Amino acid sequence: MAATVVSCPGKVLFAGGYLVLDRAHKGFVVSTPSRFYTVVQEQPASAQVGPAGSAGGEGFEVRVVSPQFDDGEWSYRATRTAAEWTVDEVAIEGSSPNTFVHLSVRAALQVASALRPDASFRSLEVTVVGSNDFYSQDRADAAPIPFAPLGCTIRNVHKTGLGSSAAMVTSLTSALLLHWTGASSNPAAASAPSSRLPAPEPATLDLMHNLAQYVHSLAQGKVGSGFDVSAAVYGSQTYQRFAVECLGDLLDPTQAGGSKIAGNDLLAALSPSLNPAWTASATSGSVSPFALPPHTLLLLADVDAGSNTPSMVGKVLQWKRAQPDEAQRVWTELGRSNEALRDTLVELSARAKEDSAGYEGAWSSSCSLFSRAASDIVAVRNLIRHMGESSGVPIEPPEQTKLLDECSKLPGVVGAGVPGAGGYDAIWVLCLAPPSSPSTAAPCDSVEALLRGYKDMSVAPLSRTAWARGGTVEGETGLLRERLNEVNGLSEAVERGRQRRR
Ligand SMILES: Nc1ncnc2c1ncn2[C@@H]1O[C@H](COP(=O)(O)OP(=O)(O)OP(=O)(O)O)[C@@H](O)[C@H]1O
Ligand SMILES: C[C@@](O)(CCOP(=O)(O)O)CC(=O)O
Repeated sequence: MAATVVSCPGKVLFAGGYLVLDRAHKGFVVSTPSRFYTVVQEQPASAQVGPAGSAGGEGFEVRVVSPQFDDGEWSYRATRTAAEWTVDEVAIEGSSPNTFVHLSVRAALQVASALRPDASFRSLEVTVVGSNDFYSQDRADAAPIPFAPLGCTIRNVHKTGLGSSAAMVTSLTSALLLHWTGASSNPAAASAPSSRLPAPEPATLDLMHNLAQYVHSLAQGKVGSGFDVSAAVYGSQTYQRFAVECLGDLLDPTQAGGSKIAGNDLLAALSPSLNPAWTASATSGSVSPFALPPHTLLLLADVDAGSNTPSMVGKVLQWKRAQPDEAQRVWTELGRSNEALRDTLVELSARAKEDSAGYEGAWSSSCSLFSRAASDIVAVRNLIRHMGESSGVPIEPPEQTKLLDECSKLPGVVGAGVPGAGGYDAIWVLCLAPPSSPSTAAPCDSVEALLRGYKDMSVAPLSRTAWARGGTVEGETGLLRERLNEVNGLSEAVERGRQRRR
């Protein structure tokens, strides 16, 4: 049987950090060209596990390998007794439990089996890999191989903030669901000429979204806004938080991490067609487009210091409870500023569509809409700093302000900011990206040079492959079904994982 391969993009919360936790506000999310891949293959016939024996049920193995990490290997034994699956971890020397992977396998199996009770399940080998940009690479290595081994354990890796756990959970649960429910063997899809397979039906995509939100919330032990999972499924978007009530009591501690939930009940809660709460909350319906305008680039850079997002969120919410009137005023104003920035970007995209020659002619000079975008960004930043000072949280701390101001001064830079929760994690810089002209340096070149030479903080631009490019499909796309051999370096990564298996 052919491999089932699903990829999901990483994310940048361009604007709307904190506010997006409240359904009254929106988050403006850009998906990155850097993607996370899951490859599901059946183990060879000789390795298939027979009936589970004593319990009289049936069983099979799911082996998951993450070949970028020294400890990236897990084995699960799935056993069905009286129509219900249990998925137990089988210890592997040198590996530590991975809740994100374990819960993904269990929930995807429960949902797939509830959808296809007659399906027969065979032992699988699964490979999960993220584009190099999800993790800080050895900066001396100019061009690492795709999905390069990081030479460390998962716990010790330095992540870059692109949302590795959300992209991994979404691609893993979705690939398993597709594999087990048979959608991957659609003969029409297999003969499609494109380098990618047709995307899943919208209803399947919505189920994948709900499943991944559930698993990610359970694995994190908290409910973030879920914008990262939504970006992994639907790509760049204006995000409104999914209503957590849709999950009913699935996250309730009495459910023992989901292990007490029957497969049919899980499907009934997660299926948009069976659970009317999702329609009321409008999962994909609440995902309206958000796009960077053509000929712009969102340059991303990793700041080495790092911040603790959950504790920053806790403190901001504490301030909101302690000073509700002041906080409400700031959030309303910041919400309006975020929307004004989004509206300006939408207008720029519309201008480019209506009159592309005019847009290209005007944008490089002093197009007033770009000046408006620049002042919108400044307005957002002023309010973010105000929120940070009022709540005692360094959302845009002075060191970052200095760096962002220096970037913003460079010619061809529209503006710069801190993504997501802010702090000392990362920055984005929105640059004009002229159609290539060999005689003039692109604005992103001078930003890169500034960042590389910056002495006050350790800051490193992510590789250009991670930057989102306005006006391109790759800058907006969500979950995709891939062909194994069409993704550069993917079969080699699968092979590296296979060779490591004991
Ligand atoms: N390549 C991978 N293979 C297996 N598990 C992974 C991989 N990447 C991430 N994970 C899982 O995700 C967890 C990290 O989740 P966490 O929520 O701390 O990061 P994150 O917020 O997604 O990070 P970032 O946004 O910086 O990428 C890891 O502990 C691991 O369980
Ligand atoms: C602060 C918050 O709004 C954004 C966090 O974003 P990031 O993980 O810093 O990219 C929290 C959330 O939305 O889950």
